[in-house]
Amino acid sequence: FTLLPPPSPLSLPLKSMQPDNTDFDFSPTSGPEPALIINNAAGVWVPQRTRPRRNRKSQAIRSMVKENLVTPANFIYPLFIHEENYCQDIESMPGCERHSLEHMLVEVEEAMRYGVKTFVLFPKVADELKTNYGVEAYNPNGIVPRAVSLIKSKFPEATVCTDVALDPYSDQGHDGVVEDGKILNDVTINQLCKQVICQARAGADVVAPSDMMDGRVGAIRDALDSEGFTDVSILAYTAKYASAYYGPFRDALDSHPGFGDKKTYQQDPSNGREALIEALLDEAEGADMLMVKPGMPYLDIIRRLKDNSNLPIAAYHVSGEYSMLKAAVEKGWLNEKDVVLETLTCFKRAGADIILTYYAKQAAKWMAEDGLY
Ligand SMILES: NCc1[nH]cc(CCC(=O)O)c1CC(=O)O
Ligand SMILES: [Mg+2]
Repeated sequence: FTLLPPPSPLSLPLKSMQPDNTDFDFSPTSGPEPALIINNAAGVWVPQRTRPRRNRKSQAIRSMVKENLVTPANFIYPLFIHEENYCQDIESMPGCERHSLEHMLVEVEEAMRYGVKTFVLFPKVADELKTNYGVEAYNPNGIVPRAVSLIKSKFPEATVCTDVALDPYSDQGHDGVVEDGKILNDVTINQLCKQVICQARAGADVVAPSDMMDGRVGAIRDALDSEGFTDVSILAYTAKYASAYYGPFRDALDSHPGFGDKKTYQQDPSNGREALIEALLDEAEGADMLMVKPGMPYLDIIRRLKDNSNLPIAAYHVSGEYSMLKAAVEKGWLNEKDVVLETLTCFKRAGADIILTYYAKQAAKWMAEDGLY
């Protein structure tokens, strides 16, 4: 290369960048590029062939080279429902509420307008309906079957997912049937299969077992198939951790464990490889999609599942993660829109195809306003 004429004197901050030091290599690691400093008419020039900043120099180029783009089609929007005819704030989840069935339809319609087409329902069940066997979970006139058929009849193009687990219906506050302080695996599966058939009959498109009993995916697949529901999908909570981030959700459903914790069925947050065992099993048992939960602190698990399965991977951005962001936003410490859109994009980058988030409607609205997709 040819150098331009001699330098005009510039006041340079570093001694190593003074004109008499033009061949001084100040890079402690001596990378592949020469760190020769040339101070000429064009100013200071550090010769180097590769400048990653060129691919960031304009919005058009940044958009062109973007590796991951989240769209509202990736979202699943969770909705809390209850039997009351009013909506009720959830104190630990500002901006979320328990919807009346009537208002649930308004919320669905609004979200669909912004491109969110998939919903998952979580019922707050009255105490007097809660039992150890969670029999209300398969009451065909229960709140979930009614909610499912309401949504499907008003919005046939919406995808409705149902949560499969006994905890909203359990007087023990556990995801399974309790005996002598233990959560019974196979007895619980029997109950879950009844719950799933009830949800499928109401019109559920996707059932999402969140209970973490061993073998429930295969049993649920068989139960669905034997009843003719071969088209109902299973979104398995494959790697669901025993997490403190579920606190606000349990407030929302009034479903805190009545005793102990959920560590005998949900995974230990210390463990990563165990998630791969769970993934292999769920895949072999007929799961259509695999979910990791929680999301933000478990991005490594999302990536490991993505690299080890060809099924779509979902991330659950759980209640505690939502509430943390909300709290910081309310204090004025974080910019809500920026931090939320960044967070959701990071799920995609980590390997999530699907993102279950309480921010789904709001994020889709921001994306639409900004023409982000
Ligand atoms: N089957 C229970 C269930 N399904 C979804 C969540 C948590 C979701 C959230 O925190 O947003 C939980 C809580 C739990 O396992 O105790
Ligand atoms: Mg499992």
